[in-house]
Amino acid sequence: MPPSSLPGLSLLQVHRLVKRFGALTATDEASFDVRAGETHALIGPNGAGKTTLIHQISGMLAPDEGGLFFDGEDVTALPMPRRVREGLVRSFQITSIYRRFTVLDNLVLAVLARRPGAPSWWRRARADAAAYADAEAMLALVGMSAMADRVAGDLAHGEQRQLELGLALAARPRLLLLDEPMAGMGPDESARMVELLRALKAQHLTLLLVEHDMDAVFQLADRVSVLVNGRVIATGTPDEVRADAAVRRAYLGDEAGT
Ligand SMILES: Nc1ncnc2c1ncn2[C@@H]1O[C@H](COP(=O)(O)OP(=O)(O)OP(=O)(O)O)[C@@H](O)[C@H]1O
Repeated sequence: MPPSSLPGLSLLQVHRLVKRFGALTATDEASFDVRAGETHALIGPNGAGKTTLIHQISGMLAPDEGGLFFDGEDVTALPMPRRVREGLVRSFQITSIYRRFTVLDNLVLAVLARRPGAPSWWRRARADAAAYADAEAMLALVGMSAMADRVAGDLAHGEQRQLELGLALAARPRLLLLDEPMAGMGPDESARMVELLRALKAQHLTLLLVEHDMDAVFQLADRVSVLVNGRVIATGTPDEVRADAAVRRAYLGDEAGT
């Protein structure tokens, strides 16, 4: 059963998820919830189990124990494509981009992919004016309208991450999982991504974000969960988490400030 202390508030409830790799317990009864409309950050030291947890939420990995509830439905056993159809979408890293296609054509394909009976044939896709209109809207949302005709493989790293975000948005997520969206970015690219995520947040898209960049986390997150050794040791607002003695001891250390 999902935790009963959060009625009506949670879009996603992660309930005591356990994932073992041989003798190693990567997530150890990890529990937290993501509320509708919030930006929730999952932080923790290297090897804490963040990626393993995100994989279980997206459906890439099956938990050994525990449950996952999305909008009140038990989705623990649902395969990834079904979760995507329900609106539980993970933004994949650059590997999901067709590098030889233009930015716009990548988005058109993503828009078509979410439709039942979508044509897979490229020329049909080209002809689909509605798909193009949708794709152009996504492009504007991720600030890439001026790059529509660029070949995706020629984009800079940060621009590819922007495109990747657009591809995930084309699936019309109700909750978007982002695994290290700032990874490999310089300060300018990171700042741009923070602005983009802020714009999505302003549109009340629910975000669950794994990120090492603490500045970004504390700028963006409404609430933060801290994972240490596979367990969520604290969930709260950035201020609450910063002030939490166990968090300071286990993870943030000097970064928590005074
Ligand atoms: N497929 C796997 N097989 C065996 N062990 C794994 C596997 N995936 C992860 N692990 C181990 O599980 C633990 C948690 O790893 P995970 O990648 O989830 O942590 P993380 O918090 O995302 O780390 P980082 O911040 O470094 O990315 C680590 O000890 C890791 O070595």
